[in-house]
Amino acid sequence: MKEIKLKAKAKINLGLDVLRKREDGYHEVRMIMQTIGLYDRLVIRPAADGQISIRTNLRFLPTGEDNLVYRAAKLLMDEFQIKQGVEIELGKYIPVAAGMAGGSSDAAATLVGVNKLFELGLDTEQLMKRGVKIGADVPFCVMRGTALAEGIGERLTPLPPMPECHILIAKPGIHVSTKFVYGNLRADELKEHPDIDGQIEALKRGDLHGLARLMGNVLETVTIPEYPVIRRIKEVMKEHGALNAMMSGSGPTVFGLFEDAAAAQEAYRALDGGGEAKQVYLVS
Ligand SMILES: C[C@](O)(CO)[C@H](O)COP(=O)(O)OP(=O)(O)OC[C@H]1O[C@@H](n2ccc(N)nc2=O)[C@H](O)[C@@H]1O
Ligand SMILES: Nc1ncnc2c1ncn2[C@@H]1O[C@H](COP(=O)(O)OP(=O)(O)OP(=O)(O)O)[C@@H](O)[C@H]1O
Repeated sequence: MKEIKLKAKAKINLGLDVLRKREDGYHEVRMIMQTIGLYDRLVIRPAADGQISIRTNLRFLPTGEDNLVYRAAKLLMDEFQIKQGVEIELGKYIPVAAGMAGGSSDAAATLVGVNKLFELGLDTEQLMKRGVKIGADVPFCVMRGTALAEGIGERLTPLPPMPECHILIAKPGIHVSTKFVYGNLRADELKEHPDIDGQIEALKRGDLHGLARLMGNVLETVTIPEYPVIRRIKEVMKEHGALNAMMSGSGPTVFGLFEDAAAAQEAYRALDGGGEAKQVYLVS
């Protein structure tokens, strides 16, 4: 039987600025997005029963309409009136509700996989257009790589790849709702804005230090006061030689950039099992 296997990769935001709140409640952003080597695995097969069924290794995840994978499959199957069903195995390894676009990336992989399985003939851009109906991060998760994201995050411009480095990821044992964070942001009272244009210039020069120095995320103003553990994890990473460390997306995951592999390993050991961070990964 035909089956499609996919990797759904996580993202970090190297820079995240919010310009204003729109009338519909969404926020206009300017962000530098980066795909990282941490991923979920999906296997998609046709099913005879006409249903969309999802199985996953994480027991607490919904497997019906509340799973973004379900919504992505349904979107294409409704549009193309596919009478056959699909069976999707979701191997979840990206931390959930972490600011790493785990659900969005699963949805993006599902769009790609269903398009392939049923030979719908949609190109990347057409998949990205459909993706934004599921979530603001989904178009980037279809595109992947390094990109400037504008609009609500769906207007994407590819950027030169980030210079090779070691990325330490640490998520404290708390879940943060993206809606809560944006809902409590005072976009018009922000005192500092990250230099996104400076980061773009650093990427063009292949300048890892310059890129790291300009890292900034305005959503930290909401999430860190609520969860001070985020600041402590950032400090541990910097004490262990991170060029810089910051919260990704709406949090609570913190990432640190390291040039030196040994320093990254040491920071990993300091955080893993240290009590503050519950899930720690070292990727590139
Ligand atoms: C924080 C980031 O992950 C950074 O990449 C994204 O901006 C959020 O992307 P996402 O999780 O795919 O967002 P969605 O699922 O579309 O929206 C979740 C909630 O976040 C808020 N939201 C999201 C994106 C945006 N540009 N402005 C917003 O205000 C909205 O209240 C929305 O109800
Ligand atoms: N496939 C999925 N994987 C993870 N969570 C999912 C999925 N589908 C639906 N959800 C629900 O969405 C919520 C947020 O999940 P997700 O892990 O995508 O957040 P996130 O990493 O903060 O995303 P973002 O960075 O895009 O804001 C969870 O509480 C979960 O119940």
